Amino acid sequence: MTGPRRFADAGCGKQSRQGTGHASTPGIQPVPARADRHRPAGVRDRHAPAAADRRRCRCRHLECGERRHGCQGQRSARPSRAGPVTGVVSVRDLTKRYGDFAAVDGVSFDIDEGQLVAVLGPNGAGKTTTLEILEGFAEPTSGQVRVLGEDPPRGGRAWRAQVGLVLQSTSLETEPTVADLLRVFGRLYPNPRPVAEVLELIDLADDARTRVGALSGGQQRRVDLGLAIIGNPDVLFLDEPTTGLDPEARRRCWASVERLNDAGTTILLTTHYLDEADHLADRVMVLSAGRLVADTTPAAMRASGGLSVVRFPLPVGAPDLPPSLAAHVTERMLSLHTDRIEPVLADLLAWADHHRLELTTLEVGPPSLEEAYLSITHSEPHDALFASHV
Ligand SMILES: Nc1ncnc2c1ncn2[C@@H]1O[C@H](COP(=O)(O)OP(=O)(O)OP(=O)(O)O)[C@@H](O)[C@H]1O
Repeated sequence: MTGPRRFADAGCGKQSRQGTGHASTPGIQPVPARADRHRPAGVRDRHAPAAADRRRCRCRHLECGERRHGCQGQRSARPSRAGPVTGVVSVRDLTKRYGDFAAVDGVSFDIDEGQLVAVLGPNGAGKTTTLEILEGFAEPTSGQVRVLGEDPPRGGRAWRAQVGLVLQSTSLETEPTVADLLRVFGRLYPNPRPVAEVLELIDLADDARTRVGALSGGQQRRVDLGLAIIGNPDVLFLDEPTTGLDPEARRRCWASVERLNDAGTTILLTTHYLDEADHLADRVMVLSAGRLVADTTPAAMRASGGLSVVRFPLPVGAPDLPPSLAAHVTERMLSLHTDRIEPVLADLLAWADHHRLELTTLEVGPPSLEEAYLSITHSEPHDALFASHV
């Protein structure tokens, strides 16, 4: 890994875009119902009763003892917050300029407790800049930002302990074992999670005694996550947490993120992986050229514009399609988006009937999240994609 070395200062002040930061805890409110998700086969159903029950446990291990909700009983007292918190994150008309250039341009949104929000957007869209402002590492040019009710640059040590960060790039200490590194960082927080619990959450219990430097890149990324959550934060900001990881490592990282969200942690992550947003998030926000151009659920984003997608791999030796369809064939794959599915299917069925072919491999459905994303980022803001979340 490249970038500055991670240093053990939980209450540390500002750091660079490639520095580090982690955090700790308080009480949690009811978690909003999850939006529907599209989940690949074999992936854990997060709507399963056990997880839902666990999320309903409001005490987060104080003294309720409702073990059926997954509560382990008394564990840690939380520092009290100053005043009521209306949203974990509240952003109003945020603008960040570098000279004449607006890296973030009039962005507004709120994030409620327990949500898992993915921020998408092309390179240079303003994702990291927005995150840096939320983390208190950069000042807005104008607009208002509150995280857990605080103005981030002015958030004190207690506030910083409630906000966990995984930055885009960090460099870990390589000599200590995983457990020792977590233990050292845990001492910096008022209410740390037990190291064993963190090791379970990041799926590294079997490597507790392994030197950090001997871990794979994917495992080290999970150590990053472990350091971000050892302080038991309420809110977690993850900047491209799985970039560069192989599919298996990404899945393990996702599972850790899901476990944390199931335990009540509010999570905002940036990613370039559409499947990551689709798999993990209740809600997706799309930034493009500094502007928020969509704020919705993955399902609503896929369904945006009412488009349908038709995909049909042409069998070897298949006769020519009618011209209306042939124009949409690339490398023997008929693939087209349409808001009028009936005439397309009529043409295709007539063609298949005429040539006595079967359409067993025909797929018709909504566009993938990636297709919807590309259509959004190549066009003007979609008003229809703003009101539909939560
Ligand atoms: N310190 C800075 N000075 C000048 N311009 C900056 C600075 N930091 C960021 N920018 C510019 O602001 C824009 C947004 O950058 P940002 O890093 O937020 O984008 P991003 O969406 O996170 O991109 P990526 O996906 O590549 O990480 C970019 O054009 C970038 O060059």
